[in-house]
Amino acid sequence: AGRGGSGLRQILTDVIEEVRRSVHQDIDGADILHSLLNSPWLQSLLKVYECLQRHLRNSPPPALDYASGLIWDTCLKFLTVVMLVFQALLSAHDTVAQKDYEPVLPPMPDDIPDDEEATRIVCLVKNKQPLGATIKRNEVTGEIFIARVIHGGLADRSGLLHAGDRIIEVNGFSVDGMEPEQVIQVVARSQGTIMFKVVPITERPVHNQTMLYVRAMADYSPQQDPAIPCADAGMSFKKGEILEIVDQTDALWWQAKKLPSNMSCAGLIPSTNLLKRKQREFWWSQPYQPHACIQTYEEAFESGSCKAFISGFRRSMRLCRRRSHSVTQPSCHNRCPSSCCYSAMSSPYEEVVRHQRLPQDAHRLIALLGPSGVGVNELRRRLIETNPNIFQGAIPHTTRAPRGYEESGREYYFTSREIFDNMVYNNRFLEYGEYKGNFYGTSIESVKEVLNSEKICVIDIEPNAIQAVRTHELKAYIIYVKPPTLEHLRESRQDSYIITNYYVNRPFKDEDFQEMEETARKMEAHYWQFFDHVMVNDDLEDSCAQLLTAVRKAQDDPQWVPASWIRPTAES
Ligand SMILES: Nc1ncnc2c1ncn2[C@@H]1O[C@H](COP(=O)(O)OP(=O)(O)OP(=O)(O)O)[C@@H](O)[C@H]1O
Repeated sequence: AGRGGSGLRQILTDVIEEVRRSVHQDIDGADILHSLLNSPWLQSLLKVYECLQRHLRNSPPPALDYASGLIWDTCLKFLTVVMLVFQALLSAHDTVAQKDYEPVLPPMPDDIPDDEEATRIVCLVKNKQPLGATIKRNEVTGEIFIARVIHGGLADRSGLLHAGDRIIEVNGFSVDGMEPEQVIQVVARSQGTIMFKVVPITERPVHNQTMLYVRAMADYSPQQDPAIPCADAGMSFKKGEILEIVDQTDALWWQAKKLPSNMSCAGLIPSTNLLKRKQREFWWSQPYQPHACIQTYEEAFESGSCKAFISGFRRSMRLCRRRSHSVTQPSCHNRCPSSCCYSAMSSPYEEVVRHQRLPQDAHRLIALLGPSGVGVNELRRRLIETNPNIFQGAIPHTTRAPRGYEESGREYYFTSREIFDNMVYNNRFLEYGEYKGNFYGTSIESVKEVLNSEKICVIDIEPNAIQAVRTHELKAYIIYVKPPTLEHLRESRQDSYIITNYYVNRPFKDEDFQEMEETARKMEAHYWQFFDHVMVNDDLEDSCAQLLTAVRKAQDDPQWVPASWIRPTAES
């Protein structure tokens, strides 16, 4: 030890070396001794010893001169705290053990019947909001129940009232013998807080709601529906609006929110089956009317010439389309009240999904639609002319003989009548028609040809081709071109000419504008739900810019599309 820590460690190292050699010579017990001397704890002890040796030499001053007293003080304080906590714990135990509760409750009455139901008092702060629940009466027992709780409404947010709870009292008044309307009046009259005494439903059904988005294909107004359980809880909607169905528990009345929405509370809407039933009833209740859609296209047209060379703009083709036939839509019926035949026959809701086109996917077909003369072709031509490498029309088929300068596959695909008929028979045309004894048509293949060449196909269609272009393979984005007001039409079309059946175009007349407005009104009434975008063609330059933006958005932005396009089914 006199040689200091480092001397000692040197000795230990020498000894270990010596013992290691003994291990190699297989001397009995040497390996045990070697591992003992080599052990980490012995090394650590030596290090401690070295430190102590150094401090002995440097003799550092103590940190405190009263360390033992300090620890005593600290211990006392710590013990006091522990004792207090422990005392409180024991006191709580004694209170429970001696059943020494406060306040003392009155004794339980002896005469409680065994089948007494558990009731719940629910107190809601109303603050002028509706309750967010509908009420019904059991026709046999006369008892009043919560029929449904509206998603996001007051009752739903409280989490205290549920469909199936039996109401006994409202604000201290028994509801015994009351009609649901009377109960609703009591609820409606309460301004600040409202108190319910209810017998809660014993087993609440578990519903795994799946999120469902639909496009409304019909208009609905709860205020005009006498069958709705509570008109104030209903939600109106218009054709084309996107609805999020949040609850389909009830077979007749669903709960939904309109999108885009910041509505916290859902509203009642008729289920698919119920709305279909209503539409059918309405349809049959209407007096006979000749078919409005057909009337629109049977009207006479006048003359004009066509300067365009780009495919799909030829005058004969355009004129024949005014008498076009649809091949994919079921033929129209003889009765067509103002709610178009489509909505009377088909589902009132179309399931939709939010879809983003991927860069490698084919472009969506752009289909322009509008009343004759509104400027659909002018806009289409101008769009294609902005960049023919990106935008292209579809080449129509015709049975007419080619003229000297015409080439098949440029102005038209020239085909025989037999082939044309065959294509009609096989539903290969989006639309077709006859003009001066010749047939003209736009085939699905000619549209696909453009789409497959990675271009954006831009066509104009008549309303009866809507169903044919709304398919999984074409994914049409339908742009409705709406005329501006009569006054704006007169102003903007001062120097424009209308295309007519005659070879001379003529300036627009006031009757043309009125006819355009009338046709627009009918188109909107029947087909609004199919329009992905609506634009008013007032100033031509503005409209061209609007169209370009809409077409870009159609290709690049997420859109609501029919779910069947993304999850193709047999019918798509
Ligand atoms: N915004 C506008 N302002 C002024 N003139 C316009 C405007 N839009 C279109 N026009 C003109 O109106 C006339 C009719 O337009 P266009 O031929 O495009 O009608 P359309 O909707 O295709 O109808 P149709 O299919 O019956 O021919 C054309 O002379 C066109 O130049």
